[in-house]
Amino acid sequence: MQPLWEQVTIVGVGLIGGSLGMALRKKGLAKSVIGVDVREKILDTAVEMEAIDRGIVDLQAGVAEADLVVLATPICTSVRILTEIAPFLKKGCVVTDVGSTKNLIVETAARIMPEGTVFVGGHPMAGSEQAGVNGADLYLFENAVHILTVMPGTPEEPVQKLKQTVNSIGARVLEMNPVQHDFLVAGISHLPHIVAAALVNTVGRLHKDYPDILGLAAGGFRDTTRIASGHPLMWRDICTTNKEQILEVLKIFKETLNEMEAMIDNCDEEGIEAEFNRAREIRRGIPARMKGYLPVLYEIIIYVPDRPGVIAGIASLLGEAGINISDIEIMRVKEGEGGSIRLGFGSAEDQEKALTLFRENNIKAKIKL
Ligand SMILES: NC(=O)c1ccc[n+]([C@@H]2O[C@H](COP(=O)([O-])OP(=O)(O)OC[C@H]3O[C@@H](n4cnc5c(N)ncnc54)[C@H](O)[C@@H]3O)[C@@H](O)[C@H]2O)c1
Ligand SMILES: O=C(O)C(=O)C[C@]1(C(=O)O)C=C[C@@H](O)C=C1
Repeated sequence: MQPLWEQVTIVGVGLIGGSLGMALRKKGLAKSVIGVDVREKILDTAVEMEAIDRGIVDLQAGVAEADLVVLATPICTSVRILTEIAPFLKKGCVVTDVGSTKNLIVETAARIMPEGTVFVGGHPMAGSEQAGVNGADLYLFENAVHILTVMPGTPEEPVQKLKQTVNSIGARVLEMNPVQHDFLVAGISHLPHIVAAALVNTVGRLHKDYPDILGLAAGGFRDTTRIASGHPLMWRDICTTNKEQILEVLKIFKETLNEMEAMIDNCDEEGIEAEFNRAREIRRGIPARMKGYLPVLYEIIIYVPDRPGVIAGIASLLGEAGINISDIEIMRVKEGEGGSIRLGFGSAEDQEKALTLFRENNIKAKIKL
C-alpha cells in the first residue's frame, strides 16, 4: 500500500501505541514510524517487536518532523504532552490520541493547537488488561470500533486521511462528539472496570478471614474480574477525567443493585427471576460474533482425546479441505483422557463445512452459540 504519511510519531509505545505501530508498519501506512517513550529499554523492545522503526526519548525532537502524531500515554499525560509539543509541530501536522476519555483532551486541543495543525481525538474500543509494549498485538484493532471525535470546522482532508488509516488497520470508524462519547463509555467501559475492581476488593475483605476463598474461583469470578488486572494509573486517569459521567452511571448502578437487594431481602421470587431474565435478554443483544460492530468469528467446539498430535491432526484435516482456522483455544482438558477445543472460522460457510467434516470423521463437534 502507498504510505499515507511520511513520518508517524507515536508518543507512548505501550500496549495501544505498540499495537498501532505494528499495524501501521505491517500495512505500510507510513514511510517511518518513530516511537517516543520514557526509557530507551522500552524503545529497544518496541524496535525488536517491529512496532516502530526507531525510538527517541527526546519528545520535542521526536515530533518535530512528524506529519502524524499519535498520543498513546495515560490520558492526563497525553493532555500535558499535547500542551508541551504544540509549539514544535510542523505546519500541516495532524495529532490524534487513543485515550479512553475525550472531553478534556478535545477541549485542551481547541485552546492550544497552533494554526495550520489539526487535532482529532480518537479512541479504539479494543484493548486488554495487560500494560506495556510486551502486551502489544498486531491484530488488536481488527474488527474493533475506533471512535473519532471530529469537531465542526476541522478540515476535511486530514480527517479523511485519518479515517483511511484507521480503516486500513482493520478497525471501523465511528464519529461521535466528545460529550456523548464520555457518557457512553462511562457505562459500557468504565463502570465494568470499577465494578470488577469492587468485586475483587469485596472478596479481598473476605479473604482476611477465609484465606482459601480465592482457590474457589471458577469461571464466573474469573470472567467478571479479568479487567480488574488493568493498569491502575490508566484507570486512575480515566476516573478523574470522566468524573461526572462515571458518577451518573454509578448512581444508576447503585439503584439497580439496591432494587436487587430489596428483592432478595423480600424473597421476591418473581422479581428476582424477572431481573435475571432481563439481564439475560439484554446481554443476548450484544452481537455474539462481533467485537464492536463487525463480524469476527464463527465458532465450533470439538471434543478430542488427550493424545500427542491431536491438534496437528485437526489442523491438517481442515487444511486439506481448504478451511482456514482463524482462532483456536484449548478450553478444558483432563490429562490422559480428553478435552474440549474451541475453533474459530472466518465465515458461516467455513463453520458449516468444518462441522460436516468433523462429523464425517467421528469427531464430536457442536456449534458454539
Ligand atoms: N489498555 C487498554 O485496554 C486501552 C484501550 C483503549 C485505549 N486505551 C488508552 O490508551 C492509552 C495508553 O494505554 P495503554 O494501555 O497502551 O498503556 P501502557 O501503559 O501499555 O502504555 C503507555 C506507554 O506510555 C509511556 N509513557 C508514560 N508516560 C510517558 C511520557 N511522559 N512520555 C512518553 N511516554 C510515556 C509508558 O512508558 C508506556 O510505554 C491510555 O490513554 C488509555 O486510556 C487503553
Ligand atoms: O480489556 C479489554 O478487553 C478492553 O477492551 C479494554 C477496554 C474496555 O474494556 O472497554 C478498556 C478501556 C478502553 O478505553 C477500551 C477498551
